[in-house]
Amino acid sequence: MSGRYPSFAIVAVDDEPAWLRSLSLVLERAGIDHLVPCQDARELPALLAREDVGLVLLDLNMPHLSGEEVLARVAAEHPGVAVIVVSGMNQVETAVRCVKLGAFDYFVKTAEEDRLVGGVLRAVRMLELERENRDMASRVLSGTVARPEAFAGIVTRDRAMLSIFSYLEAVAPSPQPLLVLGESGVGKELFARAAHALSGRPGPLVAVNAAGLDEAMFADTLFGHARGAFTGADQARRGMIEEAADGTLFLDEIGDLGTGSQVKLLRLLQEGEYFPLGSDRPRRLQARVIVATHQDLAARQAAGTFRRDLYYRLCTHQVRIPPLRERKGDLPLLLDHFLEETARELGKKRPTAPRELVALLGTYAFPGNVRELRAMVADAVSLHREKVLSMDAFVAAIERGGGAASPGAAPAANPFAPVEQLPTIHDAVELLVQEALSRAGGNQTLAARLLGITQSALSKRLKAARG
Ligand SMILES: Nc1ncnc2c1ncn2[C@@H]1O[C@H](COP(=O)(O)OP(=O)(O)OP(=O)(O)O)[C@@H](O)[C@H]1O
Repeated sequence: MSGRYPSFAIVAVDDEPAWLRSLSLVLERAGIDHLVPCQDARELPALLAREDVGLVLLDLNMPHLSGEEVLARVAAEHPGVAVIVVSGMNQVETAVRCVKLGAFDYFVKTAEEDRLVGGVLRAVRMLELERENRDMASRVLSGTVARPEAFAGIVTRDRAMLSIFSYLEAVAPSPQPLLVLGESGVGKELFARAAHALSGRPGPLVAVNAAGLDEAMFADTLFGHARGAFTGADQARRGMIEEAADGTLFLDEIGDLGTGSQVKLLRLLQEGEYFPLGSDRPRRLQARVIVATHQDLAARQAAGTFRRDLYYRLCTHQVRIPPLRERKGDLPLLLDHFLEETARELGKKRPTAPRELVALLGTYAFPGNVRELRAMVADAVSLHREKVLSMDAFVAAIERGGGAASPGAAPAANPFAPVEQLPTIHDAVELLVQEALSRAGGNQTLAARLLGITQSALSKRLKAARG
């Protein structure tokens, strides 16, 4: 990746070199440095054929060719290229005619620069979204991930997770922030690292946990300070933003930011600039920002505890990592992965998991998600002596986890539908209990969980059946 923004070229067609130079400077200040000047409109067709152009900024009064002619031709021959007319003429009829010919927007040269920059940024954003959509649709349709190695650390075969891989690949090169949502322990940091790896940015990923940072610490951590900025600041300190130059700044637990820090972050994202404490020389934000939170940001902004403008700034690209209880199909893979990993770390032989262990885990809601599963496995493997792993550590951990049992999902189809002669209720219950006990390998705690009843209820039932 060249690192220029946007990833596509913006061609500015104007016969006045001074105007082209000043436009280039104004846009550069707004972070746009992929501008191709074109002083002769007759060269535009060749440029459009040669380069990946997304946007044309077009003057109307030029020698050789009229701007309106050029506009009509670009609209007809390159429907994917947006055209913004930047003209010296402040005439409503001309503007209306241009929009009818297919112009995306119309600006008067002498009017405020900010409006033109805003219009260009809007068009860039729209074009980026169009490209992302196209890219994503083709990836999802082909069901492929072009660079699976970026996701090597994420163990899953879940469809929702795999479609997040496709989405992340599509948005990874974007300079806009990425918001990663999901409960604690679902693997948000792993996704942030994958997005960084896919971004092609040569710099590092620098992670900052925002939880517990008050406003002053937040500013000092991110922006750094100049020597003598405050009592005790006898050395200048580089902020994490600078450490992450040309790479990614990963801000975790963003939902915990106080209002003052929220304002600071918003300003940083809006202006792309910041001041180290005690310094009056602005620095440019040269890192891509990825933020994560386990909190429901949409609800928090609706409740007024998270700034709405910051929320909208952050949520252009967002992913929600599903909790483990919504992807129980991943349990066998993750169990295998963590057994292998922990055994290696402890220098032990990898234990065999009892067959009914996955069924037991499937009855649990995992409020701590993958992190909780990982800890359970680590505990069980460190206690483990025999060849087959004992279920006791898991049963105890699940009980400690608040018995957040979630009985197995109801069968999709009625299992009695194909049966001609129905069993009596008594026989059906008896059969169900026997089946649960057999699936649980005789473990009553697990069998009770599979049946959605307490262990004492199951034990009473078994005693009654025997007596
Ligand atoms: N799909 C997965 N495959 C392998 N390991 C995983 C997976 N998901 C999570 N983990 C592991 O689980 C632990 C928790 O993951 P991570 O720190 O990324 O979660 P998080 O969502 O960022 O949590 P928090 O909100 O508490 O910061 C890490 O050790 C991580 O390596």
